Amino acid sequence: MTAHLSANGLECRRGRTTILAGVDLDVATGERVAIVGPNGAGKSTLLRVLAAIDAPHAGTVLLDGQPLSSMPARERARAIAIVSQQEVPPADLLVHELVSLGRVPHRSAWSTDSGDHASSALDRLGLRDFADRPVDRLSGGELRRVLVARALAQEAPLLVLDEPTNHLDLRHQHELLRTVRDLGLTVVAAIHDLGLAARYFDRVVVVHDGGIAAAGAADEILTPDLVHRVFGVRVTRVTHPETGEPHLLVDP
Ligand SMILES: Nc1ncnc2c1ncn2[C@@H]1O[C@H](COP(=O)(O)OP(=O)(O)OP(=O)(O)O)[C@@H](O)[C@H]1O
Repeated sequence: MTAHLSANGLECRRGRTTILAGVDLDVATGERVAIVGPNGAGKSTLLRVLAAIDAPHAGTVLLDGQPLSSMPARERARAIAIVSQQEVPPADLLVHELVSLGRVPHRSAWSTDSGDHASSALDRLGLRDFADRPVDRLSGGELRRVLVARALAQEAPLLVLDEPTNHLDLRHQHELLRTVRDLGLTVVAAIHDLGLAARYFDRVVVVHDGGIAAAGAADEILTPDLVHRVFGVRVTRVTHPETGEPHLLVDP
């Protein structure tokens, strides 16, 4: 399954305010792109447009050459899975029921779902023991993983993740991003942690000042100058003694 995402000339507004303008973004099939930027820069706004939750005020988003705006809702739901930041699922749902909802776009009136996809998504996220728990009795990090499991159960070739590691402890942050990396899907994710963005994504896109300030391989674009300009923080680049990977240390 392919999922080549191509956005051209996007303008995104919230209320009367233009948040982003002139945004072009091309994500190849199987490529993972991290969207980084300061609070309020427009990362979620951009992701909502890329996932067809909101329409852009100008510009187009194409998935495999087809405009999202003209794609039937069911087809879109098979093609794009999103984990958004604010979702609060109905309290009386059990974890396995919520994850099974990822299968809805694949069901026809006469089909029954074996539950295999939901079950394996739960396993992938290490949630087997939570399957029968009501979703309102999960910690913030557990709920985040459940929502990612639902997105995996959806089996969409394009995964859009808004701060998937929010609330997750250190181990689960790495486990989740490793799991996502190993799926081989096209992924666009907003991430605050620049180290995670650098490690698990092919490319980093920096959103700032109403547009894209930089885009490219993390070790090429996440320079101390750019980090200072965009985040207002002075950093030094150091090299990991074993892997040779560059890391950013915040200056005193
Ligand atoms: N529903 C809304 N109505 C009006 N303005 C909004 C709305 N939602 C967000 N905004 C504004 O749009 C701008 C971009 O918000 P957005 O949530 O896209 O930023 P973000 O980069 O994802 O931020 P964060 O890192 O804090 O999650 C912010 O200035 C925010 O205050």
